Amino acid sequence: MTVEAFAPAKVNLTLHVTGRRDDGYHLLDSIVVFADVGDRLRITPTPKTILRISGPLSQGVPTDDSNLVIRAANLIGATAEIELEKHLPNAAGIGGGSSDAGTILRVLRDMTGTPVPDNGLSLGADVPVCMHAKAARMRGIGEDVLPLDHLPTLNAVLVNSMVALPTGPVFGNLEMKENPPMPDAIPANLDAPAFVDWLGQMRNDLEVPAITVEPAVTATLNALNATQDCLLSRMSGSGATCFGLYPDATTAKNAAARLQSNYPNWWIRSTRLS
Ligand SMILES: C[C@@](CO)(OP(=O)(O)O)[C@H](O)COP(=O)(O)OP(=O)(O)OC[C@H]1O[C@@H](n2ccc(N)nc2=O)[C@H](O)[C@@H]1O
Ligand SMILES: Nc1ncnc2c1ncn2[C@@H]1O[C@H](COP(=O)(O)OP(=O)(O)O)[C@@H](O)[C@H]1O
Repeated sequence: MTVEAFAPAKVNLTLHVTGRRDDGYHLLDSIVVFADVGDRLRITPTPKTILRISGPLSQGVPTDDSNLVIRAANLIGATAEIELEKHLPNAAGIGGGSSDAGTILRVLRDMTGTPVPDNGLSLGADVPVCMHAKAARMRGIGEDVLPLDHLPTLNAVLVNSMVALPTGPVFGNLEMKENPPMPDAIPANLDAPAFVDWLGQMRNDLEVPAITVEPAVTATLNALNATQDCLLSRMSGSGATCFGLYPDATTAKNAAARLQSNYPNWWIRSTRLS
């Protein structure tokens, strides 16, 4: 039996860093949503785990046991032949590897009935929310995932200038470790324009340190801000991917087309976030 699965891009609409644990990991308060662009996986149970990687963005993705897909199968103790088709840039703040791992954990859990230890946290702070793969408020270092069922769908453009930005150095450059969290209650049942207004009052605390490590983030945000009808632009996760929010699918598609013609070598996708 072969199962086909989709590993969506993860987008941090907000990312407040609220403290730092003794082990160096940072406490987060983040609204995480998922895109309709992502990697594709085909999983077939076999006696030995084999990984095959293809797709337009497979370059640079580890093919050995360090790949998060293999680590996810090992964590659950299952073996499978896994075909991974990479469509997401890696080390990009949109959880390409984490979403692959979260998807494998979900599929193998459902196939085998084996519970996932710590919801995959040992594979990465982003893996529990990526295993959930639906809108959520993420707190702790990533282990505390609270589903958010009443967010409006947002029309967005994702932009990555094709520079890989590893997560560790960005946290390392964050000067102020204790910043205010989001309000206790995330507004529910707002329409998209009102929710985008509210998001505008929130932050990504990693934007400044990411720009210190990789100035290309500023160019990406400037390019989004220059597009017609862009309501809000912000970086996702630790970067370098940024997103713009638009009033509807048409304005988002037009902005993506314009950006792609101005920046032919960048990774640019219009998408719906939910
Ligand atoms: C920042 C976020 C926000 O969603 O996204 P990305 O930019 O990676 O997509 C995540 O917390 C990243 O999750 P993930 O990429 O799984 O991180 P991990 O592999 O566990 O950690 C990589 C490094 O980031 C730092 N790190 C990560 C998470 C966290 N809560 N505090 C940290 O300080 C640590 O230096 C760690 O060594
Ligand atoms: N299946 C995978 N896809 C992409 N990257 C992977 C994968 N497995 C391991 N990695 C490694 O994980 C690192 C972080 O990848 P990713 O989750 O895409 O980025 P981010 O945490 O910035 O969102 C990359 O540098 C890459 O070497």
